Amino acid sequence: MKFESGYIVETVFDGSKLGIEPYSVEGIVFFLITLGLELVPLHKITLVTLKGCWESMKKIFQRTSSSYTEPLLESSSTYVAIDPDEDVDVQAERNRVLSDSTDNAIIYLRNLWKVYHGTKVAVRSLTFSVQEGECFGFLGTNGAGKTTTLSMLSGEERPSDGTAFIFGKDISSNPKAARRHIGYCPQFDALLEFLTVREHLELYARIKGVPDYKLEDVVMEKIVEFDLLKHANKPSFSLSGGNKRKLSVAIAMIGDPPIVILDEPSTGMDPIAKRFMWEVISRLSTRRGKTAVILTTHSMNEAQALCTRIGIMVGGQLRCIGSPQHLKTRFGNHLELEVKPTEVSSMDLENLCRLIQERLFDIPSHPRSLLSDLEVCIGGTDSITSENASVAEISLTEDMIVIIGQWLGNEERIKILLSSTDLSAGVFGEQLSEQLVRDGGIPLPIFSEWWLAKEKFSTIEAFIISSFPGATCQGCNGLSIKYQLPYGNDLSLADVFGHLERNRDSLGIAEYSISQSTLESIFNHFAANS
Ligand SMILES: Nc1ncnc2c1ncn2[C@@H]1O[C@H](COP(=O)(O)OP(=O)(O)OP(=O)(O)O)[C@@H](O)[C@H]1O
Repeated sequence: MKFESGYIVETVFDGSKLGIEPYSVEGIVFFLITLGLELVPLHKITLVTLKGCWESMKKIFQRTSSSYTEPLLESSSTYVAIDPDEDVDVQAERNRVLSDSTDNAIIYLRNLWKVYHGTKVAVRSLTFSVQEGECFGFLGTNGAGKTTTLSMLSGEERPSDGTAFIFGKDISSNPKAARRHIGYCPQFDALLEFLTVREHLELYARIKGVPDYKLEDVVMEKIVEFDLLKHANKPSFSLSGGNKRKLSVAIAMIGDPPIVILDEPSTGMDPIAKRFMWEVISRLSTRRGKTAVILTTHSMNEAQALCTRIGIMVGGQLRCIGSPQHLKTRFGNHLELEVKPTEVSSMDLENLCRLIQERLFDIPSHPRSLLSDLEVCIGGTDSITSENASVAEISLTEDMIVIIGQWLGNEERIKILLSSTDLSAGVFGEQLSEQLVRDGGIPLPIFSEWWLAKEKFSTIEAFIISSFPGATCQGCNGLSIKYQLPYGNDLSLADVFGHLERNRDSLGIAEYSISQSTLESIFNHFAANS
């Protein structure tokens, strides 16, 4: 390289003597500097960051020079024995996988661990297998370790201990061979913003080795399959969140890999797009019957609709495993009962409004504050009598509502309405208390309708609690109320149906449904006990 400043200075480096073109050396040096600046902005370069870079480079060199099969434990004391209280199904799956008696399985995870920074255990001795044609629902609470596990399977992360096999190829010792069989849709769309939908699919089809003569057909097939024809030539930054997700799943499926890993594929999709995506996934696993799908989702409906087997992770550990029906039968120790009472009749409503109105106008017996409230509500009490005040015009303040509660013999119900923290207040109750705070009053007919509806719910509740000991209220939406009933030897489904049918008319029940525990309540059970 020559350097001139008035004089011609000697050549500092003459690479041509070594057979290296000077410009190529310059190119490499500037490329490395650019890369470094891209990764670490100038203002962040300090002695500490330079030391960090050096340490990382040393680690990379050490890793590449050592065999992949070497144990990767930073400290073997981190990897303690598995949980002695492990669930029996999880244990049976572990024994089956470790004893190599897993027929047709194309993915095996064996004692897979991931520990970040030597202390943060993200995945703990995970062992399970997935078969051909199976859609495995990999569920779990936030931070349970699902994404970390999938990242290890797809080769993005290295296991800290244990390993997984994909078509017999070890992901630790032979990551490339293992990865060849996988289509992976990550949790966050990894799209290039200025490439179009079509260009993305072409790019990934080429990366996956689709031959040139098939390229166009393969790309078009995915565009049509995912209903992306209208958006085929749009750059990815201009796509909606749902369409970006569709493109990410389409990329994972391009080239028809035998294993498809989908990390929350339907996040951000509207219900129609979601159904559409379910169809595609279901066709892939159950109908084509050859592809193994691992699916993570926070939607229990999605898991119920698509998965043939489900594993629930909590705190890096698998807490249960089995078909949705098996999990419901094993962990669903209750029935879900939803009851909808008949509507409040207009005659009952009219009668109650009139009763309250008459008592309100029985002025001499009211305390002073209530009188002034009434004046505010209906514009002065002197000229208005109970006969000429319109029911709809009367707006009840908080104090009036408290007194009406006393008249009607249920102060507790009013307390719940005013605090609106109780589940049994329901959505309607919450709306009323919001209206009270916002407008300073509730119209008499609305209050009366709420009161009568609550009467109906109370009658039903008293009946349920006395008929099914241990029943618990799960919430009320104003139209219906849900209960969990303990389910066991002394209470069968037939008993519950029989009892409700016999008392249905006298209780004023319009509709009711009884079902086994939902997947959601089972998931909540594991999440709550984490
Ligand atoms: N690079 C990292 N460094 C340190 N800790 C990490 C790293 N990545 C993940 N973790 C931690 O590992 C645990 C598992 O995270 P992971 O993302 O796998 O959970 P998840 O089950 O996929 O959660 P979510 O449902 O929220 O996506 C979390 O406690 C997380 O904070």
